[in-house]
Amino acid sequence: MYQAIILGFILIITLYVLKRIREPKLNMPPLVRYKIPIIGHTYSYLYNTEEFLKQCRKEYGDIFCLYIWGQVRIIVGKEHSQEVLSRDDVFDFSEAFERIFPGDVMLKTLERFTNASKVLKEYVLNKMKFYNERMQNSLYSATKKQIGECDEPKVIYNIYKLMTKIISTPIANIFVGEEVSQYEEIITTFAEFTSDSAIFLMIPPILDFIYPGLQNYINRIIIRLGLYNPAVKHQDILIKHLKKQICKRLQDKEKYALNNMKKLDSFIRESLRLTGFITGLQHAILKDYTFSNGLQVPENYLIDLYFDDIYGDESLQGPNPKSFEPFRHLDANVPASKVTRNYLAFGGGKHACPGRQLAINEIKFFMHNAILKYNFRTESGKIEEKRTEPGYCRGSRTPQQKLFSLFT
Ligand code: HEM
Repeated sequence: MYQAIILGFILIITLYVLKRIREPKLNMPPLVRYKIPIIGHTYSYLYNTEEFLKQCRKEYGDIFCLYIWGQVRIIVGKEHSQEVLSRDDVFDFSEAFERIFPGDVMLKTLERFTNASKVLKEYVLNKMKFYNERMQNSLYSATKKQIGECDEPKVIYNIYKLMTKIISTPIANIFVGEEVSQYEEIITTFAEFTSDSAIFLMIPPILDFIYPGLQNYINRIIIRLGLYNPAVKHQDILIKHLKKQICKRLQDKEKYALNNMKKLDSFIRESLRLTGFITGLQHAILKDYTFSNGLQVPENYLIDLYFDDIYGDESLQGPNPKSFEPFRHLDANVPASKVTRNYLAFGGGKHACPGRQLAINEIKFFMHNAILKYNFRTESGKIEEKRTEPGYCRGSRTPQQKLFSLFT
C-alpha cells in the first residue's frame, strides 16, 4: 500500500518537473502572480472571473498568462483579439476544442470532419430559401406541441429541456428531411445528443493538475473501452430511420421576409453579445507567434479571448457597453449574423461560423411565433437578479441571456 503511494507521488513529481522543463524560453506575456502552487489561478478564474480578470488586465496589460488547471493559459484582450482570429495558420479553434471534447472517438466513422464548412455551405446554406418555410412551419408546430395553447397561465419548470426540443425539431427537419423528422425518437436524438455529449465539457479537468491533457486522455479511454459513449444510442436511431430517406429533394418557397425584422435582429445580436461569457473562443497555438506588440506565445499553448474586455469597451460598443439595450444595433445596421471586430458570437476571420445565418433565421422564426402567440414572464413576475454561475470559463448570465445561449 505504502509502496503504491510513494510510487504515485514520485510519478506526479516527475511529471511536474518534466512539464516545467518543457516550458519555453520566449518573451512571453507576463504571468500573473499566484500564491498556491499547482492550483495557481484556477480558483479565482472559476469563482471570481469578472473581477479577477479586470484586475489582471489593469495590472498586466492586454495579454497576460494565468496558471489554470495545471497549465499556463494566455488571455488576450481587445487590442490583439483580431490578430488571433485572423491568423488561422497559428491559432486553431477546432484543435483546442478537440483537446477537451473527444468527438472523433465518439463518432469513429467521422474521424476528423475537416470539410464541415464546405458540406454545410453546399447542402444547407446555399439552399436556405428552400428551407425557410419548412423551418417556420416546423417551429410553429413544435412550439404548439411543447408549450400548448396556454388558455390558462402555465409554469415552465425546465425551460432548457423544452427549448431544446423545440429548436431541435426544425434542425432535424432540415438535416434528415420531413418524413424522418416526424419520428419522436429522431427529435429526441437531436435534442439530447448535445447535452449527453456535453458531459465531457462539464467534467472539471482535475487530472490536468497532474499533467496537461491527462483528463482528455482518460475521457478518450473511457469511450474507447465502451464504458460510456453518448453517441452510440443516437447513432443507432439515426441509421435506423435514415437508411431510405436521406436524399429527399426539398421544396422551395419563402414565407417570411426575415431580413425586414430589423428590431428583432438587433435584439438577438444584443442577446448574443451579452451571453455572459467572460472569456471564450479558445484557440490552440500551432506554432510560436510574436504579437504586434512584441510579446511571444509558444506552440501548443492555449489562448482565450477576453470577451469582457471587448464587450465592456465604450469605444467599441457605444454608451453603457455592459447594459442590455435591445435596439443598440438598429442604426448601425449590422445584422445579428454579421461578424465584426466588436462582436465575437460567431468568431471571426476565415473560420467564422458558417452556420450563423441558419442559426439566426431559426431564432427569428421561433421568436416571431413565440412573441405573437404567448405572453412570457417569470413565475414571480419580476426580472430576476443577475446570478453568478461558477463554471469552466463562465461568468454570470441573466435568465433571458441564458435562453439565447441555448442556441449557441
Ligand atoms: C447561435 C448559434 C451559433 C453560434 C453562437 C455559433 C458560434 C460559432 C463559433 C464561435 C465558431 C468558431 C469560429 C472561429 O473559429 O472563429 C463556430 C464555428 C462553426 N460553426 Fe457555429 N455557431 C452557431 C450555430 C451553428 C450552426 C447552426 C451550424 C451548422 C448548421 C454551425 C456550424 C459551424 C461550423 C461548421 C464551424 C467551424 C467553422 C470552421 O472551423 O471553419 N454553427 N460557430
